[in-house]
Amino acid sequence: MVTSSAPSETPIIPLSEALKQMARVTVLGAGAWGTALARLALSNGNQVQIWSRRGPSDLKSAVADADIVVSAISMKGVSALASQLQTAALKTSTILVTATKGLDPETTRTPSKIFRDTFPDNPIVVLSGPNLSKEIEAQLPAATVVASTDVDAAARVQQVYSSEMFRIYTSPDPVGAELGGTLKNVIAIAVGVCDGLKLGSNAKAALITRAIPEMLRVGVHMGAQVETFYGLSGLGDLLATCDGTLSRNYRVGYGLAQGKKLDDILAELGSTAEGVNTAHVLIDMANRDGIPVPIARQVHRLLRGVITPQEAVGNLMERQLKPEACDLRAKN
Ligand SMILES: NC(=O)c1ccc[n+]([C@@H]2O[C@H](COP(=O)([O-])OP(=O)(O)OC[C@H]3O[C@@H](n4cnc5c(N)ncnc54)[C@H](OP(=O)(O)O)[C@@H]3O)[C@@H](O)[C@H]2O)c1
Ligand SMILES: O=P(O)(O)OC[C@H](O)CO
Repeated sequence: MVTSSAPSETPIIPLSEALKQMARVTVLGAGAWGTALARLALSNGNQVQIWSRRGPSDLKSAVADADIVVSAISMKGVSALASQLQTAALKTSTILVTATKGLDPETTRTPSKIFRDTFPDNPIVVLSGPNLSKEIEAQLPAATVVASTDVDAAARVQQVYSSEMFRIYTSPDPVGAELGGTLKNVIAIAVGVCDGLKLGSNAKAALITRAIPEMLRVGVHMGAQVETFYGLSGLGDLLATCDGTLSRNYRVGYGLAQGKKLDDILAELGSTAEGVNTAHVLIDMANRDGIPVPIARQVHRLLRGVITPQEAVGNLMERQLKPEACDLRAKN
């Protein structure tokens, strides 16, 4: 059954009623996630088309009649895509959903900020959560978050995408939702290294747990709400992505621990591992604004080939001793 958002006083919408509210959805990007998001919308009875820069349809006609446009391309293309969409004269009623997990290398903006700056009058919604596309494509149950300052837009996307296999929660914190999904990619690289070096369950638990205050510090700095990081788009995605080989970011770290070269690992993956770019952008921001990000800093140095995986572990273990309490304004 497809239901509306959660409060107990909110009535459940019967499936027959929900079917009357189907949407015209255009998904931008025909990669792993774009394809999965197109299938999910299609299987709910929506009218769906998928646009890719390599495909036959032009962007303007692909988005012309859309109620909802879902951007699911790699971070490196988001800024240019936003400009292209601007010339495509998107209707102001069209809801723009971003499902990309990354930071813009030029401006450090999140995708939702890029779309917000380019389309000030359109509703912008972030879709983010523990959503490994291979499991979604295998129709295994999953949950996610649609976050927006526009409550109605989030509820509309929730209604369009919710199914027996894809449970969707709304949130009022788009920046927090997308930062959870973005920052965990860097941590997944670190956890891949940890497993690749066979450092054990204690080390992995310590790494994932210590990642949380690090993600919180960046999130608070960028205007996110703390509690969002303890939900599906934060802790949930961190756990899913650090769990093993379905994550491409984890596989980057695992490969580095085996002594493989970064370029070779990325070539072998053949698809996007956003944590690599995110680590660079994050460290630029952390250096500029004085944000302590010890785990990301070691990942960044490892990706640049400045240190070995073993040195990264040593550098984290031998840091100055301190209390555990998470101070969001900590200096180290
Ligand atoms: N896969 C997942 O499990 C998953 C789940 C949640 C979120 N995400 C996020 O979704 C985003 C896409 O991931 P993915 O797994 O779909 O990656 P992918 O399989 O590597 O596909 C990337 C897509 O982005 C497109 N693209 C890349 N650069 C572009 C540009 N400059 N202009 C237009 N399109 C461009 C690619 O087009 P071409 O094919 O033409 O290169 C392709 O359609 C990432 O931010 C990822 O973190 C992924
Ligand atoms: O394969 P990854 O590491 O890009 O992770 C995919 C999704 O972000 C998991 O939610």
